Amino acid sequence: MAILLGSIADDYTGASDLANTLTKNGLRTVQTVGIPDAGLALLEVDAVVVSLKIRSVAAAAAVAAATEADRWLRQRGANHVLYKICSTFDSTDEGNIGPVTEALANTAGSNVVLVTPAFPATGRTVFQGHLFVGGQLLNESPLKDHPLNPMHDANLVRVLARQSRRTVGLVDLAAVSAGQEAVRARLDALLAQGIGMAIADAIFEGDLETLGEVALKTPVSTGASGLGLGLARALTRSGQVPSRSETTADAIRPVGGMAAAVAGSCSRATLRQLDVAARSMPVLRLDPEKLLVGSDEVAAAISWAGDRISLGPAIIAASASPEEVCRLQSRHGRDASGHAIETATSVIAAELVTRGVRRLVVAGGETSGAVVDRLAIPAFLIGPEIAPGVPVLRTIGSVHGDMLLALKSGNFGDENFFATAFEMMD
Ligand SMILES: Nc1ncnc2c1ncn2[C@@H]1O[C@H](COP(=O)(O)OP(=O)(O)OP(=O)(O)O)[C@@H](O)[C@H]1O
Ligand SMILES: O=C(O)[C@@H](O)C(=O)CO
Repeated sequence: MAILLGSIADDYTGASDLANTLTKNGLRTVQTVGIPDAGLALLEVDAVVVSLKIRSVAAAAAVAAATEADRWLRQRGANHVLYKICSTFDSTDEGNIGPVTEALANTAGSNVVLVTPAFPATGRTVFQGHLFVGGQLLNESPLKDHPLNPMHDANLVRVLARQSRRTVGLVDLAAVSAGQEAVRARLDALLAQGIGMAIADAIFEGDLETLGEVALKTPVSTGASGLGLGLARALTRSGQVPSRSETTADAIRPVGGMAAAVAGSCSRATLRQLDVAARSMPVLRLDPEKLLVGSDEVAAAISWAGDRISLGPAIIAASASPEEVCRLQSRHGRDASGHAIETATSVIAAELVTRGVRRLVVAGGETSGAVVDRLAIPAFLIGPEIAPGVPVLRTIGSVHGDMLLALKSGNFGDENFFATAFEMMD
């Protein structure tokens, strides 16, 4: 059966966020980790989200991986491919949102590509091309302190232009709220001015429904889960999606085993969630400095967990405050610190799985990528939502047997996230 909607996600938490949105809006969806091997038995689905770990790699590597995934999706029938980026537009002046979007657009022969990170369910809105996180402009939000890509400019037309060859324009809220024809007219006008990508304003889900209708008739778009919602609803309205009786609850039959979490996200939301979790379950704070200089800290963490996970869920976290992250990065460099900590958290997670953990929560996109890759999980089925943008995932084709995972985007979830996640995965 042909895929109705293809998507390439630039990180694994973002992929599960999008897969969750598509599922909730009527598309049977599978999340694959990279391009799956030909031998992997995938279910009959309407949408496939290919998870890549390309948000913070060199632009050329991101373009190559995304182009290959795009080819795979289109060969399986996808006429539209959504490049799923972060709702906080995580990127740098080198990329990778601009370079990947341009490469996908050039391959598909696309004119002006619609780009919007708006995701109202998590408070991300775009007005006059400026991104708001809740009530704050992006550059005044906690994203200004992100360990890998601190965001210092809320004007996305400017941000995207700095990392792109195509000229960037704006589809403003006046056009979006006037409906599909007004958006198309605006895109035609931009094309006539030689513009090749357009940031689209969107505040409410209705705006994203309009943008989804317009985007679906083009070969490629770039956005967060909000645009996914618009595309899914447009597809459902078009009558192409077969009706099915199964529900997301079918994806989370109990798997047994023990439960644990690892956290590498340093977002304000994750730091608060860890503080709250520490009141009701064991939480180990790793010493990042020790992680960078040797492996003793990893062994100590595994032994700490060994004594506790048979009694109930436990959490191991590298997460630290912006000041501590800054200190570590100034001593060891940004990339070296990030990679070493990702490696350490993934080794710890894999060891916990070897010891019988089958329900695993991971906080942070890069961290989730490192953990899922080390566990060599090929794909996920999407279960019920723990918090907006975070579903329970059930592994498909894993060598560890059936497992339930939750890959939490750094900024997502309320303060009780960990307790809620473990309860839903029980
Ligand atoms: N104490 C620390 N000091 C410096 N860097 C850290 C520390 N703890 C974790 N890191 C690194 O910070 C980065 C956090 O990125 P990650 O994508 O996992 O979380 P996030 O950005 O909050 O999540 P998302 O991308 O889903 O929003 C990782 O590279 C991780 O290894
Ligand atoms: O869009 C978001 O904010 C998330 O899905 C994400 O990509 C964080 O890594």
